[in-house]
Amino acid sequence: MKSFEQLYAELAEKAQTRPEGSGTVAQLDAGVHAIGKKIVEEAAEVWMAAEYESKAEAAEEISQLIYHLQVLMLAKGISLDDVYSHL
Ligand SMILES: N=c1c2ncn([C@@H]3O[C@H](COP(=O)(O)OP(=O)(O)OP(=O)(O)O)[C@@H](O)[C@H]3O)c2ncn1[C@@H]1O[C@H](COP(=O)(O)O)[C@@H](O)[C@H]1O
Repeated sequence: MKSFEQLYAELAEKAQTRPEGSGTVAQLDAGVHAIGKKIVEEAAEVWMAAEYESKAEAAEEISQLIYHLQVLMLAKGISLDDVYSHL
């Protein structure tokens, strides 16, 4: 289990070190357009899970949406504080 901040730190390190086989590196290389499409897809899955699936399934979809949002943040050079300043 990891927090939002821990996941961001892990993904930031992957972006910098670019380890072989990293899905995050592949997503970053695919670019903002591809990452954005993934966010829309995951957001729809969150919505459907919340309406028709279990709480656990909805939570899993939410975790995937958070992951893809963080990948987009890294792709755009957006820090945690950049986002937190708006909360
Ligand atoms: N938390 C996640 C995470 N959540 C979602 N995903 C990705 O999002 C996809 C989920 O999308 P779907 O449910 O649509 O499943 P899918 O249709 O099979 O996905 P694709 O065909 O699009 O790959 C998964 O296949 C993963 O590629 C994640 N990929 C990685 N992480 C974490 O990120 C960290 C770094 O991962 P790597 O960069 O792969 O080392 C690790 O701690 C991972 O646990």
